[in-house]
Amino acid sequence: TLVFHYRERVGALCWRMFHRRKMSSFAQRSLERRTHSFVLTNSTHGQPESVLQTFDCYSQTQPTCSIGQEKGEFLDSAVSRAAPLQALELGTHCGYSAIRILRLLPASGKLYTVEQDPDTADVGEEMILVAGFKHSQFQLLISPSCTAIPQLQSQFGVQSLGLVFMDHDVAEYLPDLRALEEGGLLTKGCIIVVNNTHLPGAKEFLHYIHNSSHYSVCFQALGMQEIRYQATNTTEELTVTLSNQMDT
Ligand SMILES: C[S@@+](CC[C@H](N)C(=O)[O-])C[C@H]1O[C@@H](n2cnc3c(N)ncnc32)[C@H](O)[C@@H]1O
Repeated sequence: TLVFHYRERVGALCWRMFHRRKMSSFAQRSLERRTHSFVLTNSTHGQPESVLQTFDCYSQTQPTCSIGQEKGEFLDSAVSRAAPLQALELGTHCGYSAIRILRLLPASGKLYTVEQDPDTADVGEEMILVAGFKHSQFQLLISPSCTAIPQLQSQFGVQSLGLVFMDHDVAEYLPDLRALEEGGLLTKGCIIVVNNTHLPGAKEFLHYIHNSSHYSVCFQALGMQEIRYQATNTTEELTVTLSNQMDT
């Protein structure tokens, strides 16, 4: 009887845990679907500003994961300064920040945006298309960032990034930055915008940035930081230094 009771209790516990996890992922999914249908119904399609305003209007009364208008303006100024031909976003979600970035890219610019959840990625992609952007202007990669970063080079031929926006899992910020460095994807002057740097999980990332001569923090506000990559000792710089030394 004791074994039977034990089994029953363990079984019930497992079922409760499974059910709770299923319900929370269902709630999250329906949150994205609700955002999707509100924006789809209330925005003027093909107009990025209208789509962004509709997102902002929705987030005044409903919970969303988008960075929103205030942080969005912080991101805007970084994108305008960087004017990147190739930009990377980690954490697409419903496409809000991707739309913000896309509307400020140079005419031949391209955004690579990464989302690990396939359902969320579907919503994000549709929102970006609704805002009027074409697949020639953006590439959505549906995979975890650690898989997507190596694919940028191997599958999409990306050589260098002018802008990186990190708004995914803070625990992945540092490993992903190291992967971008190791892949040689950060160009000198590349701007890295990072959200949620006030969270405890971002501590190691910030420690790395502050202790590396390759990075300088240009601006910080609202739990965001704009960081500039200033690689030193590249072959190009060494050549310039050596030729200067030979001249003197
Ligand atoms: C805060 S939301 C991004 C919001 C979006 N940048 C915006 O402002 O519209 C974070 C998103 O990152 C995704 N995510 C979390 N960790 C990830 C990872 N390691 N790789 C790819 N996507 C990830 C989540 O599924 C979620 O959709």
